[in-house]
Amino acid sequence: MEKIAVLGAGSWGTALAMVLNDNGHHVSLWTNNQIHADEINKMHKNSAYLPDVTLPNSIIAHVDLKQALADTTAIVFVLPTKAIRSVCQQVKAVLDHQVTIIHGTKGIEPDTFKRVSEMMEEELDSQFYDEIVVLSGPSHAEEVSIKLPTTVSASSKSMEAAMHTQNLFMNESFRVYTNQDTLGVELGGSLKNIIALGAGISDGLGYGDNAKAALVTRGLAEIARLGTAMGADPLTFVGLTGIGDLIVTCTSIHSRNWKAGNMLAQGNTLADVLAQMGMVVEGVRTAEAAYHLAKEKGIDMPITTAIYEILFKHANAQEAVDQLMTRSRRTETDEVHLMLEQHYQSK
Ligand SMILES: NC(=O)C1=CN([C@@H]2O[C@H](COP(=O)(O)OP(=O)(O)OC[C@H]3O[C@@H](n4cnc5c(N)ncnc54)[C@H](O)[C@@H]3O)[C@@H](O)[C@H]2O)C=CC1
Ligand SMILES: O=C(CO)COP(=O)(O)O
Repeated sequence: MEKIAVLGAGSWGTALAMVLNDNGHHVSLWTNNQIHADEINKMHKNSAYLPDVTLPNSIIAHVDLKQALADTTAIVFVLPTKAIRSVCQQVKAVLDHQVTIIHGTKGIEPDTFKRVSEMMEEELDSQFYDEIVVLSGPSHAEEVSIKLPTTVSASSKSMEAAMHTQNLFMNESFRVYTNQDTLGVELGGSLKNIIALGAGISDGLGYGDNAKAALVTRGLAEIARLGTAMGADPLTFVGLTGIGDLIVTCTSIHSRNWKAGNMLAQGNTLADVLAQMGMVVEGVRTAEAAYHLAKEKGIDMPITTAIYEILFKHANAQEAVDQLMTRSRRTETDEVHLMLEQHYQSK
């Protein structure tokens, strides 16, 4: 059995810590808040982020990062995207041995358009790890923490690191595939949050299931369009970390992004929604990143553009839907053929 540090004691970090603990590993769960650590260690509860579960006594919360990282074989970063750089800098200051580096964060940095693994590579000391592993897929913490069946992918350029991650996490209710397209996996996991905000808005406006199915399908088309243009494998977007995660985030009652969209459609301001959520809504910052990234690359992303304008330009949601519905006529699959051709010609 191994010693693993999970950095970030929010809902997802806590659920992943529980999976590792179930598999017999020694888990240290790092938080930067002493009251939060005390609640986990003394009450075995995480009331702010995962209120309905009781944590096993064997999961130990730490506020001292050096202590949390001592003797570990793997470190799992499960923080909001905006905290990744600062926590990596703190890790760099104290990490002194080889580990597998894994992250479960889903976002893109607005100013730089960097994916989470790229930010981590910039901030961490490369002598202490091989290639970063991305753990992603349709996996709400609320379900994983009560052992409902869940499937994810462990994606890394290093098959060895991906398989180490698969071995650490895999059990009868948490199935882990390996994958080597980290670019496609990270883009799919991040960009689906924007579409989920749209699904929440659509439901909040009283549009039906037809509209939501259209959002999921055309949302996937634009995610794949951008992703393929950036060099990802188009097939990744029809896998767990693409369509799989898109479906769950657009339809689950647990989704923070869906909930935020729903509250926006009911007339709440973005600032009010974010204040009320109390948990990270990654789609907001990622919408800003994707909007500017798509512009820079000349990629058409009409749904992402509409969400960006609703979030940041006070666009009216109903008018945004009207605009999407009255765009110029298109064929549905020509661009898919083109995308596949370009991808396989470049191989
Ligand atoms: N909640 C879920 O079901 C899933 C979430 N994710 C992704 O995991 C990431 C984390 O999400 P959640 O756990 O839901 O977020 P959360 O909002 O529940 O928790 C975030 C945690 O990070 C901590 N944190 C924030 N800034 C920090 C800093 N600078 N230093 C130390 N700790 C800091 C917060 O105190 C909190 O404990 C996000 O990128 C999300 O998209 C991925 C899959 C499932
Ligand atoms: O990524 C997730 C599920 O796979 C979590 O999505 P939310 O942040 O919208 O809850």
